[in-house]
Amino acid sequence: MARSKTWVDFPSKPKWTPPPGAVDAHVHVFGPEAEFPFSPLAKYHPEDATPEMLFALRDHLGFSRNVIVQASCHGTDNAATLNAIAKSTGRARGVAVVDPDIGLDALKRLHAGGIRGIRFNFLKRLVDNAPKDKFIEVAKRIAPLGWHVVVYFEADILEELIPFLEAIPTTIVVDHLGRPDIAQGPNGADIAAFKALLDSHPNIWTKVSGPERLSPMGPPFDDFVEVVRPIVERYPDRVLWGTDWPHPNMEHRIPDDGTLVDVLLRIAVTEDLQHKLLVANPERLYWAD
Ligand SMILES: O=C(O)c1cc(C(=O)O)oc(=O)c1
Repeated sequence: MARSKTWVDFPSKPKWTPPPGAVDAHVHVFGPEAEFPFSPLAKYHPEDATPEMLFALRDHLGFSRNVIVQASCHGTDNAATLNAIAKSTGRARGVAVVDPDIGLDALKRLHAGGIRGIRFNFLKRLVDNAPKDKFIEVAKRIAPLGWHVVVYFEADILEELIPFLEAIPTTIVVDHLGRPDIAQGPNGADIAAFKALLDSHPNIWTKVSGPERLSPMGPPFDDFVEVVRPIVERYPDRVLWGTDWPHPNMEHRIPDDGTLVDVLLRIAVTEDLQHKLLVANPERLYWAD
């Protein structure tokens, strides 16, 4: 498989400066492959996106901290993610992908390495299977650690996932808004179903990320802003935000990360909302201890 490069080398400087302590709460690292090989089951083969590159981007964009989410191309071996957290001098925490049979000792080692949650991925183009029963078992095992669950799914399976989500005893964070069809607009069926989920489940949060993936219009993402600003205002204490650098699989519409930061100002329009989204909310999940 040819190696793919899915990020721009010199993103623009955002026009806006995030508040002190701001967390880019959804990023990944890839490799470096020579040290941390990709999973044999990986569905894509990226170029190296190293911790040093991530930290340079963090500083360039004006963020203080990162949450590094284990990318599917590294399978359940979290060594590359842990390496990046270790190199961050306390400025990164992480979300792991684990073999659901993982034991308590291994979970405690991940905790010591800065992991505070586990991710369940339901995208068929990224993973071969997603065993719900096993996921529920391991979700119950991480609950006493104070961790949460991150779930990545697309809008077409939201309805069928509800019993599964209800069996998870922790906070749940839905990646990229559960990938609604943004073209339906702010009152479309997909986003209405998603709001109904959040309204009836106070433990469910979402990342208001991914304009580059979800917006048919493209930059400056007016369609995304119209749908997502009401979400930030309705659930101000249950939203996180991230660039999603290095943008796995975005080979055609690779975003400028500076432009993504400027979208923030338009979805979180007061200082209070910005502080919750970028500082207070991620602190509660990732820097509580
Ligand atoms: O939509 C994607 O392709 C994607 C992939 C991954 C991953 O491979 O982990 O993570 C994301 O947040 C998004």
